Amino acid sequence: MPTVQDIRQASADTTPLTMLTAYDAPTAAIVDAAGVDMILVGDSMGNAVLGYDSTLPVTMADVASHTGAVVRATEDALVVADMPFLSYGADDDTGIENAGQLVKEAGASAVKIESGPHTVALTERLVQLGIPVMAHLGLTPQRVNQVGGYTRQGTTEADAQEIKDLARRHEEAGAFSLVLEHVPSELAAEVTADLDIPVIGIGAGAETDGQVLVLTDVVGLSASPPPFAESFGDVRGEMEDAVAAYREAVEDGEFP
Ligand SMILES: Nc1nc(=O)c2c([nH]1)NC[C@@H]1CN(c3ccc(C(=O)N[C@@H](CCC(=O)O)C(=O)O)cc3)CN21
Ligand SMILES: CC(C)C(=O)C(=O)O
Ligand SMILES: [Mg+2]
Repeated sequence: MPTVQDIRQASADTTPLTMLTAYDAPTAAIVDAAGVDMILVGDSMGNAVLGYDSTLPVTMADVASHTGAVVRATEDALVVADMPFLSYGADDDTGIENAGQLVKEAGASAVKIESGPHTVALTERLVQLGIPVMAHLGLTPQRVNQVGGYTRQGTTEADAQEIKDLARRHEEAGAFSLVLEHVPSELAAEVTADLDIPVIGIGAGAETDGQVLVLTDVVGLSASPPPFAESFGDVRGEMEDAVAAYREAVEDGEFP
């Protein structure tokens, strides 16, 4: 049963940390039983299960409801709830209230926040209050309209330096770990070497302290997974076969 302090220590270990998303009880139970260290109730639920084409429409009510389902089905993994677009950042009191809802009411053990210069103080206050924070730099999908797409980040010297500075500032603010998304592996390796807290990569190469991916991408259920994702199964094919077999069995009079 890893705590945030166990995760914090793990950057010294040689075995990489594992994190996967889950959004509901049956899939959380599968991820938990497989021994994955952390479950992220990602705002990627917008794309992955709610039918939106981005994470922007995802609400606090969505994340709270799905976090409750995941927490109820999880025995061992650390459950981290992803704070949705505009639930934090405009003013810190609202961010604290919303993070509090995910921990106090939905039962998450920590929150993840898409980070920037505007989240350093919020991260520090949340940690002081007892809400562990996972920071998130590199590609931050909630800023898709500002960035102009889901392109790789940190590819210029100036952008790479900004990511390194912000990573350090969030470690100093008390974040227990950092997700680094869709950046060059050299930059991810430098940030990983620079920080004491574990860096969890997604599309960031092999030299981080751990890896995270979206569950529907990993099991082969997503319609259009990002280029850096890898599918380790064919759940879509399995479900198509099962549903077709059911329809045929009923139509042919073989079931019930
Ligand atoms: N199913 C799923 N998996 C994810 O990993 C994921 C989500 N959904 N939703 C939220 C974000 C969005 N992510 C994405 C989505 C697309 C690209 C992608 O296609 N990148 C291409 C093209 C970029 C562009 O021009 O817009 C690339 O080559 O970098 C990358 C990350 C990662 N996250
Ligand atoms: C891809 C991970 C890091 C995420 O933020 C999400 O699933 O929402
Ligand atoms: Mg997210």
